[in-house]
Amino acid sequence: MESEDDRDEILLLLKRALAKVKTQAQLMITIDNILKKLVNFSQATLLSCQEDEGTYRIFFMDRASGGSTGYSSYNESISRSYSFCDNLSELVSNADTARIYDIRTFNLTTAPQWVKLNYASGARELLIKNLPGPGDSKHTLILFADKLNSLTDAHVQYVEMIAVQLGEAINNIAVHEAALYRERDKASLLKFAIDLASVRKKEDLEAAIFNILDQLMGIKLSMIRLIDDDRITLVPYLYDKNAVFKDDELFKKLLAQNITIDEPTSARVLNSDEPVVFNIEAEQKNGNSSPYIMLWKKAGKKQMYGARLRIGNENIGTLWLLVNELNTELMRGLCSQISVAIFNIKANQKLLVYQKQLETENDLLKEQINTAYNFSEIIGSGPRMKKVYELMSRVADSNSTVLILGETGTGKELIARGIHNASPRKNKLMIKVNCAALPPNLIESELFGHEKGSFTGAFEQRTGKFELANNSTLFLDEIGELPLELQVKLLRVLQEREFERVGGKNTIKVNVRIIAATNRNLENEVATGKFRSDLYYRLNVFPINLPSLRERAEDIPTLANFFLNKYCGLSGCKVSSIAPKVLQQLKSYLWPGNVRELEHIIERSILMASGNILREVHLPNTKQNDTQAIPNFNQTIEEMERSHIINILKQCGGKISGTGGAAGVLAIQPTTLHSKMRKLNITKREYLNYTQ
Ligand SMILES: Nc1ncnc2c1ncn2[C@@H]1O[C@H](COP(=O)(O)OP(=O)(O)OP(=O)(O)O)[C@@H](O)[C@H]1O
Repeated sequence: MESEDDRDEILLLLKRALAKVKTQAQLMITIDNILKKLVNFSQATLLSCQEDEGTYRIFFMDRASGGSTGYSSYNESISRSYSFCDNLSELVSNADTARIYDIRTFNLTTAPQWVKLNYASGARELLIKNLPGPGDSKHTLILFADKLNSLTDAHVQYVEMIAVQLGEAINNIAVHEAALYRERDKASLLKFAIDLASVRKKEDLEAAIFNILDQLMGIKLSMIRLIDDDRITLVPYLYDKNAVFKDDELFKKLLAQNITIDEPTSARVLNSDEPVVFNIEAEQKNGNSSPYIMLWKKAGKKQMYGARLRIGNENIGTLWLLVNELNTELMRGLCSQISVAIFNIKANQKLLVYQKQLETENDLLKEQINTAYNFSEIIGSGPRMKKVYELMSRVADSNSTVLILGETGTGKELIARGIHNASPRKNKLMIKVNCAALPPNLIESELFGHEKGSFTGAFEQRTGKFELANNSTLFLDEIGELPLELQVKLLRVLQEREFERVGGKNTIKVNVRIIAATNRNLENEVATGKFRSDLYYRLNVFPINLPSLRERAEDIPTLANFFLNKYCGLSGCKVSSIAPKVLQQLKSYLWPGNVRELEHIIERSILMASGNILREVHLPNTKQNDTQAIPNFNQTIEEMERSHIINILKQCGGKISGTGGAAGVLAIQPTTLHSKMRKLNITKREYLNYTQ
């Protein structure tokens, strides 16, 4: 070493350089480049000691000086936390004044890994000095030399002379790093906010959490739970699918469980204005036996952060993060952004449901507009229809369930719409379900709706007709076709006015007026076990029997003229009246298809007509006295079976067996047919007469 002046100059240079240090790397370079000119060491190590915890970390180990940095275990040995072993704690506690030691002061077999590495790379002597500085953590400088007696009292003095500046440099590094972290957190939070602003779906939120929180900020989401509509249950919403404990049985169990807002650990978070830090060991010591504490312990974490998610003044859920250290301010920022994102996702989901509902209502409205003529007029002024009108006006104002009975085409839907339009619910759309038009497995979802994923093909949530008909009327057409298993569910809605969507847990309450219709004889259906008697009684509160057209033949001319005007108006034809002979013909026809059939026949006949009087109608080629084709509600099952067999026998020209025989058509054995004919007393005259 040169002259004293030189040394003073180096010391001054060193102090100035240390005053400018902002990073660990700069500190290492300064020590390596300048301190080495004063002290004869080969490698510098700086320990960061947490005395109260009895642990320390390696703040840095001078890579520039080579030595142990070449060893493969170097990285591992400097990144972990160590407990003080006997010798080192003694050395550190005596190092407020710089001291020199032989490296063998350490018991090298039990010494920490990094000391062993230094020994292996040639270190034989060390100088140790605790650096002054603020805060709980203390820093200790250790300079290693390759030969014994290389370090001298002069070196001890130099180290003493720069200890304060070294301590300040370390403090400056900490301040600088904290500022950098703050900047980084701010930038990440901003990026997170930008990403979250466009979040519309849960998957987007999941991606933003993964990309920013996890990748950029090193914060692992453990779980987000949301408070359910019942305001009590905390339902799992999002969790880290790659979490260390993802396969843990306890985690799977917890995931499957809905807990309530009173669960103590969650309640603490929900009731706290500030994010809550759970020190796992302390929690256990204090007797917190929550399964979550056990899970976090299993995950090897010392701390867990919980914070409530909130919109305005309302708690909406809890957020749980696994992170080594987290600034509360940052956590608050994350929580409010995640809360807003969840609010947006939910609002978006609601919008989609409303949109779907509007689309459905729009379709129904269009359908209603297309048949708008139905509402304006119900034709028929005979006594049978007058009775119907009287019943309609009696029941319209109430909320009573109405059961409309009548053959096909008698106008059951028209009457249902008439009741709805005369009721206080008329400003809302009447919703119709045709129970015969859908396969049994879809009717349930049609009536009650379903949750997304509740069955194969349920790609999105669907609102059922019961919900759509809330505060309106639900017209259940062809109720007699409803499968038995759904009859039970319908009964429950009729009794309790509440139901659940398919695959859903929430009970939905509705205010729906029911009008049901059927062309079946429900009493017979009940007797044969095809229709539940309890449902029948629920529906049969206010029955309206619609007369068949043949029972009100007096209305046929008015109806015929009504349809003539309607279709002539539509097609622009010139026919303006119907010949009396035709009206007579129409009156004596039996109309198995009732008004619908009459409507179709008039429509067809107008197209074929010439001149302005309708002189001919094309009625189906059946004999007018053939009553077999018309269902008769007063028939017993036996009578119906008898008429059916006679009809088939007529169609088969009386042939019983062989090709084209009645037994083949009825899919029974000829012997069975013979015995049935005997039992039902069917004579040849009845079916052979017809064909002659
Ligand atoms: N009294 C009536 N006045 C005018 N049109 C009628 C009348 N009754 C029925 N119609 C017409 O007949 C057609 C069939 O009526 P609707 O669909 O209401 O019968 P329905 O009894 O419900 O039939 P289904 O049992 O086959 O469902 C419709 O076009 C309807 O407008």
